[in-house]
Amino acid sequence: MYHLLKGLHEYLTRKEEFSIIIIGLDGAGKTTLLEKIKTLYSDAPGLEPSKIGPTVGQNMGKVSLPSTILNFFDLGGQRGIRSIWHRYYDDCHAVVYVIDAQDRERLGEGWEVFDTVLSSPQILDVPLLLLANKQDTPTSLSVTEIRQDYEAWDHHRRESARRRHPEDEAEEGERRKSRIASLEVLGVSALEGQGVREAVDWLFLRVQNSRQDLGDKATKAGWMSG
Ligand SMILES: Nc1nc2c(ncn2[C@@H]2O[C@H](COP(=O)(O)OP(=O)(O)OP(=O)(O)O)[C@@H](O)[C@H]2O)c(=O)[nH]1
Ligand SMILES: [Mg+2]
Repeated sequence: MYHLLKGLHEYLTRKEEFSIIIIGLDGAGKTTLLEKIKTLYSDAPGLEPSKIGPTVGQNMGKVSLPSTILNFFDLGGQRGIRSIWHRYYDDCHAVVYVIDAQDRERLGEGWEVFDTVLSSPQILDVPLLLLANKQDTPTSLSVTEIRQDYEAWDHHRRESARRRHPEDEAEEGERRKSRIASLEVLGVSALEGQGVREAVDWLFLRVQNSRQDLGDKATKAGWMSG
């Protein structure tokens, strides 16, 4: 009887778990963000920024909310390490792409990498959040400027692609356009914590909603086939 009740209690109080990957160029501030999330959401504070070095592989952080557990995977952003990102795509429920809003010289490189993420078929339907990090610095681009910079970069990219392959233009244009139109961009300072709770709130809501969408789809599919 005890085991039955214990099992029932565990079943009723179990939390749903979601995996969220944090990617972006090296130096964008991904690990600083993960450690800040740990500090804000758990009893054990995250690492001090001065103790954080470049990530070789992955770091993990668990955020336990009242009904949900969010498992964050911060992946190394150096060129040679980016090739492991796709191994996490199949099992993730949301993607956070961090851009260094202060480093104008590397914005183009950041958008090129972002473009491959945005176009990856495995995560085409997964919520995607773009974080314009380092908002605490006086020279960082604002959220509006970051969005404009990305749109200008993307426009330029489409123009050159159209010149090279005019036949592909229509179909690819529509898919990309809707992904970009629904893209959420938030400003944060991983170092000081500004905007970090808003980002976690957004992720929490979106993973819940997309799980519901999938549930609705499954119910509909079952109903239709039944
Ligand atoms: N001013 C400021 N500096 C930041 C912020 N976030 C990160 N940094 C600094 O940016 C540098 C790189 O931060 P990391 O968190 O190691 O960057 P990363 O994206 O994890 O880099 P890789 O592990 O190499 O992929 C460090 O010197 C951080 O202190 C921020 O919000 N504001
Ligand atoms: Mg790192």
